[in-house]
Amino acid sequence: MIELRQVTKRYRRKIALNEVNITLTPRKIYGLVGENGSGKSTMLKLIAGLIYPTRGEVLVDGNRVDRRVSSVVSFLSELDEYYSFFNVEQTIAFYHSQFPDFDLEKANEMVKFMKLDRKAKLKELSKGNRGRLKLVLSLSRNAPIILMDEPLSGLDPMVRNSIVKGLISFIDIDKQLVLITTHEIQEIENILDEVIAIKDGKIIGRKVVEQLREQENVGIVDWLTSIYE
Ligand SMILES: Nc1ncnc2c1ncn2[C@@H]1O[C@H](COP(=O)(O)OP(=O)(O)OP(=O)(O)O)[C@@H](O)[C@H]1O
Repeated sequence: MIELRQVTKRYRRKIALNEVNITLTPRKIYGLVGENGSGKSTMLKLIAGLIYPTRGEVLVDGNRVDRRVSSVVSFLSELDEYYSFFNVEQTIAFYHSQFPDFDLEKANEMVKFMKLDRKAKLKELSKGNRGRLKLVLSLSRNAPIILMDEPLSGLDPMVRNSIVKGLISFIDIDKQLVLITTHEIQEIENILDEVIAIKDGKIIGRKVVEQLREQENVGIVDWLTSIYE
């Protein structure tokens, strides 16, 4: 479980998150949406223990987050943080050596699904293929919490749909909590349990996707449009 209690994050003068309170429970896929600069990445980095709150606290399974949280949180970052001289196979082997929960069999299966060349060096991969590799690396960990910052960025619109469908089969939804930030909300709408909207560092709405559809008969985009007006 993830809890943010009265969390404020300030970068010098800029308040990126402003007194955020939120609880996320396991066995769900959450989508976090908001305009550029609304605080999405900041929220993920706080949960991943890469940065710390200015005020308030971030708890994972009841414990205040610090660097050790990386043993339970798999984080797909927006940035390319890999060794460019490694090839795909070597990068996977490196991750396998770093994380005890890394499932090599799953990684190999995903490499095939993503049609990645195992021998291609990272510096030679296209942006889209680096995006695919990031998905392989983050989802191959059997970590209870998976954080994905813009996982579809760089991927060709033509293949996004089939990749999203594939993703769901690589998530262990009986065990994992997945939090995804995206600007392509329509493309992941079908796999989300809940959507959370953030604006200017504040959570401005949260909805169960099925409820939106069944009770209000609207899609996520309609709901977002109504609350952002
Ligand atoms: N290291 C930093 N130093 C100073 N300001 C920062 C830093 N990181 C983020 N910010 C600022 O904090 C605010 C929130 O940034 P954040 O990256 O969390 O937004 P975001 O919703 O993920 O944006 P995007 O959709 O563009 O990725 C922005 O105004 C951003 O400029």
